[in-house]
Amino acid sequence: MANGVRPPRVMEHRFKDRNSLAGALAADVCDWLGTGLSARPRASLIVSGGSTPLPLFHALRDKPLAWERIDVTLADERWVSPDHADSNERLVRQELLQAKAAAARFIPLKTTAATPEQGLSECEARLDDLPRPLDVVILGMGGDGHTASLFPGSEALAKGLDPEGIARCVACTPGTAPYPRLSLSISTLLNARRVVLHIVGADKWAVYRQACEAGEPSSLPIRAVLHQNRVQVDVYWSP
Ligand SMILES: O=C(O)[C@H](O)[C@@H](O)[C@H](O)[C@H](O)COP(=O)(O)O
Repeated sequence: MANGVRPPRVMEHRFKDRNSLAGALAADVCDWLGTGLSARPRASLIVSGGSTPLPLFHALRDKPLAWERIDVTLADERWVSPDHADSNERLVRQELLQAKAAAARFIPLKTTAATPEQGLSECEARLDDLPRPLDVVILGMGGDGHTASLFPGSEALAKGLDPEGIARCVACTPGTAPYPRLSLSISTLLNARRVVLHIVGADKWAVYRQACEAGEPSSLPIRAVLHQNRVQVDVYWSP
């Protein structure tokens, strides 16, 4: 696949800078959640950790939505206490679930289990409460092509990338990570009405364009999101 051709279900949205992107994406997410709430009692929003989502969280948390009818959870979690500096739960509680969005119901992934493997069943039970398809899933991507915590070379990668897999979550321990992680599986993440890939910077654009080429998802796990026919993927990017 050359000359910038995209996989058939991918739409690209490019912005001049990260704040313009965040403003536009927050407005779109607000519309999508509002549409969901006009048709169903509750709506679901799945967000990712890392640094990229911060401007989006800040733009989203003041949106005039019926947040008390919105369930928020994570695409993945670092297996650390919720007050740890690297906790995604801590990030979401501090940066997104404030102002109007403070009324949302948050479903944490971290349990009291010592390891993500031991916490899998409780975590899956928590996610069972979320009606499917999910309404809005917002994914990030690392420079190695990982998304959520589906890292190249991680033990549970094949299970996590199985598009027909029954596992809703997988325990991942990427070789380089200082702590284990738990990730929603691709089959869970793609069972959604809207899937967004939110990336910023030239380096990530280059990795995304490489992943648009045919190849093994095991080497660039984001390929499992881009090369599928289940749901449209909206890529939001700025320099
Ligand atoms: O828990 C996490 O770290 C995220 O879910 C992860 O998948 C993230 O989206 C990428 O690593 C990009 O992170 P940055 O936005 O910090 O580049």
